[in-house]
Amino acid sequence: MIQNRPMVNPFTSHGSLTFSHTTFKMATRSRKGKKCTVIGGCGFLGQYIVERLLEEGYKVNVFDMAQTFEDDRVKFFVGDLCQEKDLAPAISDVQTVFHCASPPPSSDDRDLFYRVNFIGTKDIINACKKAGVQKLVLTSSASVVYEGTDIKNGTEDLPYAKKPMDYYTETKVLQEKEVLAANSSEENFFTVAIRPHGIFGPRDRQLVPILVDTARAGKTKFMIGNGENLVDFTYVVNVAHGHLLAAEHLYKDSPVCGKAFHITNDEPIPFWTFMSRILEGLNYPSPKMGLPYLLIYYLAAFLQLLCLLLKPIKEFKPTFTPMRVALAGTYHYYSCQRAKQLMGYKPLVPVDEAIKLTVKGYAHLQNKN
Ligand SMILES: NC(=O)C1=CN([C@@H]2O[C@H](COP(=O)(O)OP(=O)(O)OC[C@H]3O[C@@H](n4cnc5c(N)ncnc54)[C@H](OP(=O)(O)O)[C@@H]3O)[C@@H](O)[C@H]2O)C=CC1
Ligand SMILES: CC(C)CCC[C@@H](C)[C@H]1CC[C@H]2C3=C(CC[C@]12C)[C@@]1(C)CCC(=O)[C@@H](C)[C@@H]1CC3
Repeated sequence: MIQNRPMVNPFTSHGSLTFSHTTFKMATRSRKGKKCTVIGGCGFLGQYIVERLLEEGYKVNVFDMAQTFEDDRVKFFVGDLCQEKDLAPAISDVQTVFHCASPPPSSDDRDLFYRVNFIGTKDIINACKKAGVQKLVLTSSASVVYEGTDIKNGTEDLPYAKKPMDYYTETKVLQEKEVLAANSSEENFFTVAIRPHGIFGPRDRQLVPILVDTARAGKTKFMIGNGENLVDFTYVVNVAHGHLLAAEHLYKDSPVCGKAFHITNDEPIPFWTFMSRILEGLNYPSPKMGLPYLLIYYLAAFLQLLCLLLKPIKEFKPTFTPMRVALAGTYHYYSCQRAKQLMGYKPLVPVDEAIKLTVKGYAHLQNKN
């Protein structure tokens, strides 16, 4: 049954996607007839991964909580990844599993994150091994090393965050560790973790929708900090491309096995320049003046504490959480040199074009006033 989110056909809802796909030829081995499963394949990134896989000749199963699009070439399985009985049929007889399911980072449900991202990922690893799956590609996050302070051109060798800023990040760390540790030549089971940052593009369910909501509430009059901090925003097509390359490079004795890879647009951009381009593209005013970063950060931390205390009486969800304020006011961009070297990664769509495609994809959120 098809449920929930507006139903889209990824092949017609965003015609310009084909630009980069058809012009790019994957360099490596034959992939015809390969079978794979995308867990979370109905989500934002998941759908783009599915789209690329189909173009590259894979047979694709999608496993998700609900079916949100239709495609005759895809076999859909609906269920909860934490339930072995739900998952097992979706991964039987496949060579590769892509795991890009997660609760949304905006949730504050610690138990849900722990159950899905940590326990659920361990369940996926076990189920894959049991089913004879050979490759597991995890969508991790560059935020696994982020603690709210500047990161400039950070490499994958940075230590995991000792004090992750939210439950989402905390469980992404636990999840990534499990997946990388599960890589085993002896068991013929190869794993890799892709760490994207700030994924954007048409059909994204958080970045643009939250930004537009914030603008409509009149809360984007000021920027946080001086507006100079560079940040990675990564076009979703490039992220999907990185996932396929990783899968292609997972085989016995490959240097890709058991490693994490940043996948970015390799074009860091000031946070507020990026936000302003989206806002102006959608006809909303962009912020011109900056507020002191630390002041806003401590206000957000205080507000978060207040919300926690008031939770038994009434639930509030502040727009400016400490994590969002930190993301908006610090430098955090990452080197994707490792992905370039070991799997021939190169972003397919540059930031400038990606912003234009994204603005076009959100015509329905244009400010009409
Ligand atoms: N967006 C970003 O900027 C970044 C995202 N990532 C990672 O990329 C991945 C994809 O993110 P994105 O596409 O934005 O997220 P989405 O929320 O769009 O997609 C996630 C999908 O996973 C599904 N899902 C959640 N819980 C379960 C479950 N228990 N069983 C089965 N399916 C489940 C969701 O279903 P439902 O909607 O019904 O809950 C949804 O369809 C995530 O792992 C995220 O951590 C990493 C870096 C940056
Ligand atoms: C100041 C405005 C209210 C900001 C509105 C935009 C934000 C909602 C996004 C800006 C940076 C985004 C981001 C993520 C979510 C959406 C934003 C906060 C992530 C936390 C998503 C999950 C990840 O794994 C991280 C790497 C992302 C970092 C950037």
